Amino acid sequence: MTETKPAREPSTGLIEDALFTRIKNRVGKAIHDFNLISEGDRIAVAVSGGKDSYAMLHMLDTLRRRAPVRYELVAINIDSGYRGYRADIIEEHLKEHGFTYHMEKTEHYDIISEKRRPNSSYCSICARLKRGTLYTLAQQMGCNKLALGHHMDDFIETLLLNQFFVGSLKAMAPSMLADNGVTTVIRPLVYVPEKEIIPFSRNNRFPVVCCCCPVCGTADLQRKKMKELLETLERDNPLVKRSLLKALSNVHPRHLLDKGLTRIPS
Ligand SMILES: Nc1ncnc2c1ncn2[C@@H]1O[C@H](COP(=O)(O)OP(=O)(O)OP(=O)(O)O)[C@@H](O)[C@H]1O
Repeated sequence: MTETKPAREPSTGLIEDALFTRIKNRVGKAIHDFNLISEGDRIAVAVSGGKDSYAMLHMLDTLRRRAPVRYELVAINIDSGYRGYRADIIEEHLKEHGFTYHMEKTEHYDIISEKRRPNSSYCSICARLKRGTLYTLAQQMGCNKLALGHHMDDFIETLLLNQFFVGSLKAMAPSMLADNGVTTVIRPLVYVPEKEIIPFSRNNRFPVVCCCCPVCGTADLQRKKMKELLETLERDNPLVKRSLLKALSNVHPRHLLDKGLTRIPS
């Protein structure tokens, strides 16, 4: 018997199966719950060449084609200058799917090599430089919003990391005004778990490329620990991640110790 391949939707080029529908609904719900997109928005979509940002770009494009609200997308990519980074593969994919895009070659690697103090985190300086460039590019491309591909697991892991290692109760915002005061950063994958993005990316053959930084795959041991902890907890309680995400929208300031939030009885 010959195996039938799932059909790709001609307009989006995606396989529109049950997983596609589930992710589309989650992104749609996030857009609705947090008012992420408005009529006339021009959104810079930060595409790294990883599975998350490809998934985000394609989902925002799918919804754009069906939404009553008109908005535009501009994919933007930053090449930090790490040897072996295949920006050409990303560009080829963006071109093939007809996206408007901008590829930015930077000297971040040289800057990091020169400026980084011994023992300071490689990832944090790299991320800070990238974030600054993304804000600048979004503005230059005439975009009022910048979409980042953080997913549900990123939100939860960040919440735990901040509690365990920083001593603060915070995660990430699904929508917030950036420090430059003009760009609104949005995170449309907030409700999408990583375990759905992995097969979605694989099924659609997104051409995932390695970031090629010197610490790729070995850095962020604390985040890795959070992932392992969550996996262990999930074995006893499969809903643990849902509960942690829910907790972020169900805050009781009077039951916390922050004097700025609580009125202390005199
Ligand atoms: N080189 C880059 N060019 C453009 N956007 C980037 C780049 N690196 C990161 N981003 C944006 O920042 C988000 C978070 O970056 P991070 O390095 O944590 O990626 P990630 O969780 O591995 O996601 P992805 O699978 O999209 O790479 C990405 O999803 C993407 O939107």
